[in-house]
Amino acid sequence: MNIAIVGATGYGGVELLRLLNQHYKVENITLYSSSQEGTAMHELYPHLASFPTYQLEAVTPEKMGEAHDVIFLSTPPGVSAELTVKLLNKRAKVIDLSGDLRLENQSVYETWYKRTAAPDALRQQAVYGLTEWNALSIQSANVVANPGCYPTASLLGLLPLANEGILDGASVIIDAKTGTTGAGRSPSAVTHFSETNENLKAYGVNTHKHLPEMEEHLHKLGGADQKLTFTPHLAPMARGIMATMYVQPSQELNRKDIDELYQAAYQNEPFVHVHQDGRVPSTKETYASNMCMIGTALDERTGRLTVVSVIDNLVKGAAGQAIQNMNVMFGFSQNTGIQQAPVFP
Ligand SMILES: NC(=O)C1=CN([C@@H]2O[C@H](COP(=O)(O)OP(=O)(O)OC[C@H]3O[C@@H](n4cnc5c(N)ncnc54)[C@H](OP(=O)(O)O)[C@@H]3O)[C@@H](O)[C@H]2O)C=CC1
Ligand SMILES: CC(=O)N[C@@H](CCC(=O)OP(=O)(O)O)C(=O)O
Repeated sequence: MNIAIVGATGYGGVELLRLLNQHYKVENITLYSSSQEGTAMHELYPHLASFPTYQLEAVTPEKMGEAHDVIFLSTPPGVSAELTVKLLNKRAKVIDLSGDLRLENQSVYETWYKRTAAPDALRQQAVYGLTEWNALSIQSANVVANPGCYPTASLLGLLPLANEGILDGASVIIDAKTGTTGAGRSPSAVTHFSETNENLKAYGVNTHKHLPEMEEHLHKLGGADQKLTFTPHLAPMARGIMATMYVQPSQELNRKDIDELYQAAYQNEPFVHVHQDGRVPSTKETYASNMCMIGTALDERTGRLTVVSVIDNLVKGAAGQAIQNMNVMFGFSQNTGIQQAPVFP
């Protein structure tokens, strides 16, 4: 396969390169940059010095797409929509890692992203790439909207409950933490070492752009009509997301039913593991891998269920899930090229 990565100089792009470089179906990878044309990747990322030399090429949508099978857009919101419009109707399938194509409704997008939405027809054509819950539609998609990192962890944790009607009338709070790579490679005061190290910071409380994405796809994929409370936090670590979800159901739950429904949802999924022994996972259980690990705890005193879901934001939350979607779109087994064990410790 011939692959293009646009935005290759960013964290999502370099993670795509790491994984695609050892995907046995991939023959050729071309890297595109809007600011570093002619530069070799290892000049920007010295850890790649002993890998094949990848030279960055200029982003020229008019010349791209016919020689490629897949174009990954690892570009900021706004840029992705503009590029996708130009790449439509070419031979290549597009997998977009940004949030541009994840929301169906124009005004919802514009309210939360504070920018003009992609054309309606494009947003409606894009298939939401939460692989475990949407594989049938992904199979025949030409454009995939890869999910956000927080929505990936949260939806994988909540959808088994939604699907059984357990979220109907329930109250759901998502309390999530992320590593600093979630903010990309551009230097910023938010992720400055001095301000992140030894610090834990809540941000985007009730205003984060992933809130409408989670509500929309909890509804579309799980049938739940839920208004969520969501508080993300920046944690002093490079990779990882932990979504801790508090569910106060309107009905009484029992431990055995909860175990059975999570087991039924994920027993055939290569990238979701549910702890069955009451343990809840930590982010290191998924570090540098495409795994999502889930654990649940039922509090018999309050009737509340706590669901803890962890992923690596750059892998299952971005590049890894994008490749999992490519595998589904091309009829490869889901784990082709992305089955590495997590790095531990
Ligand atoms: N980091 C994460 O954990 C996750 C990120 N995402 C999404 O993935 C996308 C990439 O994120 P990430 O890699 O972290 O961000 P980075 O900021 O690290 O990289 C984004 C890249 O986009 C490229 N870019 C910027 N402007 C343009 C332009 N006008 N035309 C073409 N390319 C441009 C830049 O490369 P160059 O200057 O070389 O063109 C830059 O390196 C974003 O949409 C992000 O929201 C999604 C899930 C998780
Ligand atoms: C730490 C940090 O800033 N994290 C980012 C993660 C979002 C992301 O990267 O996902 P999208 O593709 O939806 O933009 C944030 O909270 O916006």
